[in-house]
Amino acid sequence: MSQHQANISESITFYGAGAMAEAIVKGLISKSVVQAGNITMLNRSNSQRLEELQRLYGIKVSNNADLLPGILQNSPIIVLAIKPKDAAEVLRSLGPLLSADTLIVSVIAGLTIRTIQDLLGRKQPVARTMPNTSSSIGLGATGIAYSKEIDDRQRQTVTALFGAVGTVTVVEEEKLEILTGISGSGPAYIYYMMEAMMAAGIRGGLTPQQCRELTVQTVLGAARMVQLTGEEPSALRAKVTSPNGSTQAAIETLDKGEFFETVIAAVARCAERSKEMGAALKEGIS
Ligand SMILES: NC(=O)C1=CN([C@@H]2O[C@H](COP(=O)(O)OP(=O)(O)OC[C@H]3O[C@@H](n4cnc5c(N)ncnc54)[C@H](O)[C@@H]3O)[C@@H](O)[C@H]2O)C=CC1
Ligand SMILES: O=C(O)[C@@H]1CCC=N1
Repeated sequence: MSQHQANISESITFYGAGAMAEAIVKGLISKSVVQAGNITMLNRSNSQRLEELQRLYGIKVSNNADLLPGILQNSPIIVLAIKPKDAAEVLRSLGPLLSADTLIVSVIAGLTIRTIQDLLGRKQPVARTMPNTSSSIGLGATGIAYSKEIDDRQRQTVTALFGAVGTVTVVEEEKLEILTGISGSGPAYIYYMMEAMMAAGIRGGLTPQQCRELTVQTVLGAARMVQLTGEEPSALRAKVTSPNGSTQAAIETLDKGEFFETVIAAVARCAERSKEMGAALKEGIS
């Protein structure tokens, strides 16, 4: 795991201008890793969304189908940030526009390097990544697998790109699904837990503002405790849990709901669903 800070001078085109693309762009610009003028964001039709992104970040935008080929042909780095269902159409039209060394960076869940190259119709250098939305505040956790066509300079660029907005973990491609189950989708599980804690507090008579403040600080403090003390979460949990006390009673209630195994099952199902999405895209090729 590593955190890098470097400047990237090449221009980058984000194909897809949704939540994940914005999270990365926001992080890159706030850390001054890429100049706003070197970033172009594309979407299919939503001009209002593009205007908003341009206003917020000072980047270039386009949804003009006539200009698209020129933009893509001149972009040394293209980040694919569209939904899996739109990927096949986009990649088929993208293939003929690429140079041999255009770097393709995909954030699309489930879509394998092989399927990307098959859809492009060429053995392009590909970095398959799985970031998360916390990249927008520089606290992302990104998993990366590289195609064998990638050279060292391109690896460094991808590491710098995601290292600027959080940690980077390079894994074999087959591990990206389980990684998605932990860090790609993981923020949603934590938010869900926070929703439940806040709802409980409100039911118990605290104000929404108090619940929010207490819950945020508790989650932040717990994560920082694991990070800063280096202790195992189980050891830290033991320090909160007095014998026969209130925490023990709470944990026993969670265990009645099979909390631990349910989280493991959720992560496994997430990984499985990523594979299903990838398989559906692969089937669409023939
Ligand atoms: N949201 C998240 O937490 C994460 C998402 N991802 C991946 O990121 C990708 C994007 O997800 P979100 O940003 O959440 O989706 P989103 O729905 O917010 O954004 C998708 C974007 O793609 C654009 N688009 C769709 N078809 C297009 C086309 N033919 N030409 C140009 N633009 C097109 C849409 O206009 C939209 O701007 C997905 O593949 C997802 O698997 C990966 C990690 C985390
Ligand atoms: O839910 C999804 O499919 C994407 C992938 C990881 C986070 N969001």
